[in-house]
Amino acid sequence: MAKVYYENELTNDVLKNKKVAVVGYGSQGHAHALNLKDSGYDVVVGVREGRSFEEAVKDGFDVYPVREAARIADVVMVLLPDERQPEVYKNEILPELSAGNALVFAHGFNVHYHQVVPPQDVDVFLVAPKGPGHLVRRTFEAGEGVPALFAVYQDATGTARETALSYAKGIGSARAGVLETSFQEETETDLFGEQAVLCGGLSSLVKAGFETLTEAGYQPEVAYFECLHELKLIVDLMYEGGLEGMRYSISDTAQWGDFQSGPRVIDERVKESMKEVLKDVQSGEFAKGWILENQANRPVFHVVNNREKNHPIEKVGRELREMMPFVKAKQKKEAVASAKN
Ligand SMILES: NC(=O)C1=CN([C@@H]2O[C@H](COP(=O)(O)OP(=O)(O)OC[C@H]3O[C@@H](n4cnc5c(N)ncnc54)[C@H](OP(=O)(O)O)[C@@H]3O)[C@@H](O)[C@H]2O)C=CC1
Ligand SMILES: CC[C@](O)(C(C)=O)C(=O)O
Ligand SMILES: [Mg+2]
Ligand SMILES: [Mg+2]
Repeated sequence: MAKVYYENELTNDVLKNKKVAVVGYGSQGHAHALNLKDSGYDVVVGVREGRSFEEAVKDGFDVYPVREAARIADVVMVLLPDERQPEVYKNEILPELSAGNALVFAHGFNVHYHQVVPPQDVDVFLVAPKGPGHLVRRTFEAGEGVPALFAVYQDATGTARETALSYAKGIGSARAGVLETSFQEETETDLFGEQAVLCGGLSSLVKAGFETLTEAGYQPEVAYFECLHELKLIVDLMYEGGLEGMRYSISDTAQWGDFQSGPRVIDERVKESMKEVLKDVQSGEFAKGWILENQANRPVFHVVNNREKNHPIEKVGRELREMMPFVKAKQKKEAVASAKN
């Protein structure tokens, strides 16, 4: 059984004696910066001029260009989009790193695939929340937390582990559980999870269900509520009580259908496809493709993104959510920190 760290045993708040620069103020950046500040840590934000810069100023931070933030901080947390990190690191962070500083990531992609090669005299670790940044903030404010993984890649000072754990505590993750891993394990499991299950697998499952119903002549509104809206309510039950907790609340008819038809839909072929996805992640093939896609200014990404935004499930969903102020309110509040595409 893996060792899981919780708040009550993490009494060594070494990070409180250091200055942390959170670089990037997007989904993860705003959550880390605000949570660390609320936990009593000394935080500045480093970001380019624009929307994020203004947002961080509005939230009360001292905000600097990335290079300046890296210069004045002891600990630099890199929360830029993965594909932008190598260039910003090379031009604005690396020149300002001093011996004994810490270079930190929330995902191991660039270090693991050798797009960022840190100098030997700095600590390098990751603290990777297992959840979207907006939820890292939302749960923190509610007195809860999102679990996180931490991993030490390089321990130049001999204190990298304590600093990582103190960081994880500061963002609220030790309320939920913090687990040690390696850069390789974090990178490969995170990429696999988001592609096969959490984002790719789920959105394809939802669309396939919606399309099956609407193509059979059922109303799109009914299909939306059945295949997308209710998913959150079902997943909330899994989050609270596992599969058993979900099955406790559903009808026995649904549970029988779950046992009978679940494995017909997600069958051995799906698992074979998942193994292929994992193989591409492990071999670096996926990373290579994503790096090349960015070097070419994302031709495929933009076409697919546009097509996805116009899928009928999105059209009907936008209309139905307009009528649910409790759903819209949350979206609006968090949209300010969402600088994505
Ligand atoms: N999204 C998530 O929930 C999770 C993300 N991660 C990891 O966290 C890291 C950050 O991802 P995420 O939060 O999604 O990133 P976002 O895309 O949400 O945020 C990007 C931030 O970086 C800024 N930025 C972009 N380019 C530059 C630049 N050239 N110079 C300075 N600032 C720049 C943006 O500012 P501007 O407004 O000016 O564009 C914005 O503030 C990644 O490593 C990711 O894998 C890990 C776990 C979950
Ligand atoms: C599931 C997607 C994620 O890995 C995350 C929110 O944890 C990401 O990269 O955004
Ligand atoms: Mg993830
Ligand atoms: Mg990820």
